Amino acid sequence: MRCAANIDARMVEETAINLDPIQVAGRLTPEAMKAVIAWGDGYSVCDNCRKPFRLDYIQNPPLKEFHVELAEWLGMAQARTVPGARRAFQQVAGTYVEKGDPVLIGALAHYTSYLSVEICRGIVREIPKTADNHITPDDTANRIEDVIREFGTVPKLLYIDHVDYQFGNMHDVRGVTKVAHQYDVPVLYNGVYTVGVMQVNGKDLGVDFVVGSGHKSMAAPAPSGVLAATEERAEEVFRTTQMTGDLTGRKFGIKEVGIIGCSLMGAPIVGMLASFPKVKARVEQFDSEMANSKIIVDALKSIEGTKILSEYPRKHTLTRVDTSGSFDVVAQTHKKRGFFLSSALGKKGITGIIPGATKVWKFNTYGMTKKQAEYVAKTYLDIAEENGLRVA
Ligand SMILES: Cc1ncc(COP(=O)(O)O)c(C=O)c1O
Repeated sequence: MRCAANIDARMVEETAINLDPIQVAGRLTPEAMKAVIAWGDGYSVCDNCRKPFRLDYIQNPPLKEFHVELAEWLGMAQARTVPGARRAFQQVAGTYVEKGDPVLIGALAHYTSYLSVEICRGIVREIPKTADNHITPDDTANRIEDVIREFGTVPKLLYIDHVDYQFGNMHDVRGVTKVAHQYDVPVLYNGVYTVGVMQVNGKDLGVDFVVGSGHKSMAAPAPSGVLAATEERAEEVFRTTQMTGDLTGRKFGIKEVGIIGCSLMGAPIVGMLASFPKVKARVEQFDSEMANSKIIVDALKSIEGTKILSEYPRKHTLTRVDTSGSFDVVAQTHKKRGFFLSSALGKKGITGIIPGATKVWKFNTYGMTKKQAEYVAKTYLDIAEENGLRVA
């Protein structure tokens, strides 16, 4: 009964306009919803596994074809699906990092990047962010030199986020990669906020690995993600088992070691597969996403005391804003305190902003129509004016 009630509450949420920074690009397409229902039983995908007994060879549903298309779409030689971007980090780190090895990570990275190094007992060194919150090729070169001085070796791996989760800023991946490659350091491109949202071509960027998150940005169920690699790196990161049972002599075919055999089974893989045609189409429309984002960002910017903390003009739909000089001033004297903003938005059918957040918060406009963007922008302006804030 409780579960049924929760499902009803979820349906109500789904009819609202959602601004949640991490949810918007992971919402399922109707095709994915149908696929999840049809293929959701435990082993229903695996039921069709035939020789050589690996998930990415299954032909019904067409997973084999999907993996080939996925690699091509990302401009890489090979691709696999994984249960979340973090598992891709783990697979790559597990291939290259041993105890005590240094790894460079951009200082705006998500905690899962750090933990994927920790699990291998590697040591993280950070590339600092600039005053305007960017990771640059110059700082990368300096930190590689620092690592060489400290460890007597180059970093075993470098992680760079194309768009970081804190500011939604875009970083110079090509420049950072060029520097890393001068030192023969392999580069992992974190595309958690880009793969499935905007065009990504790993070959053009020059990176060794492309990682994406299905539940964050590919309209797929959790946990899901992708890991793609160049031909040279694919041989290393997707290596197959050489194990033999010492008593039984058992062997395990072409199962891949890094993901412990098969990767993404059941509902997550069929959901990702079913959304893929729409995801491929939607990345071509990123300009219109940015136009919608601008409508809302500019409205917020026009409220006196509000600062856009992300780079401006915006290059991504995830934006960080500081309203301590505007909405938070209202919150100080309002009877609902900080909750007045989420409550006022909620009454207008807008959800996804953390209740109580009136100082520094993030929002993501991805997937809205222009009409919805205009409505959200107007709602913010109305709330500002109703509460005595000046609008330019
Ligand atoms: C920048 C970034 N990288 C990686 C991750 C982890 O992604 P996943 O949940 O697919 O493992 C996240 C999740 O929030 C993220 O924001």
